[in-house]
Amino acid sequence: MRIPVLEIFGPTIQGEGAVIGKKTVFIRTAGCDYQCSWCDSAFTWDGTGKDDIRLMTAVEIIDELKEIGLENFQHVTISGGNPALLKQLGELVDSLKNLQMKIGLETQGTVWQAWMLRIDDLTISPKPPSSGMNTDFEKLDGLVESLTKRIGEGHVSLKVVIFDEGDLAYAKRVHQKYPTVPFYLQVGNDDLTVDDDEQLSIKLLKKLDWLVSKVIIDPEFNQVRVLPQLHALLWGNKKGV
Ligand SMILES: C[S@@+](CC[C@H](N)C(=O)[O-])C[C@H]1O[C@@H](n2cnc3c(N)ncnc32)[C@H](O)[C@@H]1O
Ligand SMILES: Nc1nc2[nH]cc(C(=O)O)c2c(=O)[nH]1
Ligand code: SF4
Ligand SMILES: [Mg+2]
Repeated sequence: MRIPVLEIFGPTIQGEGAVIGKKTVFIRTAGCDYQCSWCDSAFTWDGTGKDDIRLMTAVEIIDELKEIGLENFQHVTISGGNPALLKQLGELVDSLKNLQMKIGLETQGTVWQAWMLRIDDLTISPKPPSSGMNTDFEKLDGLVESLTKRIGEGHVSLKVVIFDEGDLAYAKRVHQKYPTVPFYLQVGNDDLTVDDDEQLSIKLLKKLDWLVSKVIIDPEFNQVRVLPQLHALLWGNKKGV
């Protein structure tokens, strides 16, 4: 089965979550089972990117990584869309492992795949109320349960994007439900079209300041980490970075 690929880009740095700052190459798949109101990658599912989708084999993807130069990176991040929709990613994961690559995955936690057990840095990002999506906690429970051993080994984290107080209350609930999973709060970017990078950075830093101020007064958040999207601070809304 081929893999619907929208972007292969990098090396860049992972701008989010548990391995923020890590040099990595991104593979972005097409298709999502959600439609978040503030999705910064809506072209993966809203039809605007459909002409750019390439149906690739794992071998073709690896060939493209070879063109980038395998000596230039040791980490690959698979994102989307929701890559967890694609059972056939197992073959790509195995090929990357054979090349000694570490592998990251970005998913919202709605779908389980057995190949997730072979991911080194797995980010589960359940969606807060501001997204307009509803979390199926039964599915999320199942996914976290299936990954229990990986959590103990430090390969799994939770990351919730925050826009408002309602999102914070949701994040608290998720954190309390899965207290052993490393937990990240991420600043939400609601200015997805602005092309003035400096203006965006200032705005996002103010939101980071607000989020930090909420976390430091709340004992329920003693164990969380608060982060911005580093790539948004550096490069704004630019695609493919
Ligand atoms: C584009 S999504 C793709 C992976 C998967 N569908 C998911 O949502 O986890 C990658 C990450 O970007 C986050 N994200 C999407 N739009 C965002 C925004 N406007 N501001 C901050 N983070 C955002 C998501 O929550 C997710 O953690
Ligand atoms: N630099 C960079 N870091 C990221 N972390 C998660 C991303 C994503 O869109 O999944 C992303 C992205 O698009 N770029
Ligand atoms: S789950 Fe991820 S890719 Fe899908 S709409 Fe939400 S943020 Fe976008
Ligand atoms: Mg992104």
